Amino acid sequence: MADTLTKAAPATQRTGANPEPAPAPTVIADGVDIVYRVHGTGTSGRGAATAALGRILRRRKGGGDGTERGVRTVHAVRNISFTAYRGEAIGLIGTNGSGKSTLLKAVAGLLPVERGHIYTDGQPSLLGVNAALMNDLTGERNVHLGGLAMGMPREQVRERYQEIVDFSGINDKGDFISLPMRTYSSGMAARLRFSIGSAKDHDVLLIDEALATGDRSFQKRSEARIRALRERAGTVFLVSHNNKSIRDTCDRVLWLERGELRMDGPTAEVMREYERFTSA
Ligand SMILES: Nc1ncnc2c1ncn2[C@@H]1O[C@H](COP(=O)(O)OP(=O)(O)OP(=O)(O)O)[C@@H](O)[C@H]1O
Repeated sequence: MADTLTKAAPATQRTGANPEPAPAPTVIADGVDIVYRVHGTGTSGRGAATAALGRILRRRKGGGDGTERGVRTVHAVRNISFTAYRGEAIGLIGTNGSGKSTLLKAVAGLLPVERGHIYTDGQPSLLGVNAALMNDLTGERNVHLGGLAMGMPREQVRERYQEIVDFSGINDKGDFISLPMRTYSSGMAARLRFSIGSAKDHDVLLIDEALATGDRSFQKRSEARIRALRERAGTVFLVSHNNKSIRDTCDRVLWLERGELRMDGPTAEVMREYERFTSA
């Protein structure tokens, strides 16, 4: 496994001629490749336990030529480089399986890179529809635990509790916040996750499809919040298949296709090309 390098990037750059501080880079991806290894393939229909035992025995026998039978690789991201700056909202687009979520997870430090490096200034936080909250705990407990897990002081979580609940709209149709999260619809759960995740100012906020869930009015609220988060501090990355959300929220777009960066530029330009590509 290769390592994901997380280093502080220079906070500002200045040129002699221009007294204005240059925009501060927050994320630098430098020639990044990401490869998944899928174990247990080619097991000829054997059960999972038998296949796992076989893998252990093969490993004990030694690596041989270094490749393991029954392991397949998926090269999900190929040689991607970009620099993101403070104050930018960057959309990540591409057809299914093009590597958007994979790249986002690597920026968050949750996946190792095979080649290249990712440098981040500040702590990236991944706010995905699958962000881990505890299904057996009430919404209320999850607000507190989620806030603490993001590093908010206990007092701040208490102060912002009501606002988090109100923003999520969970209690709009009754007292649902005191019920376990497993009783929520997928849309309700996603709204609460977004509401918790966005209650804190993030250096680098990574949002994976959170806006695809929730109804139109919640989507509008979320978009406004993303704009506010972006103004207050860091950089926002948004993965979405909703072209309108991308247009309304982002000023720059990275378009990935088959793991490669096909285009990186102003939203209008990239979206025009992408829509031409997807409608062809
Ligand atoms: N855990 C995994 N193990 C193996 N391969 C994976 C895994 N997760 C994703 N992949 C593969 O990596 C490639 C990129 O997937 P990824 O989820 O990053 O794409 P995406 O652009 O986010 O797709 P979508 O728009 O459908 O959500 C795909 O070929 C996918 O099959």
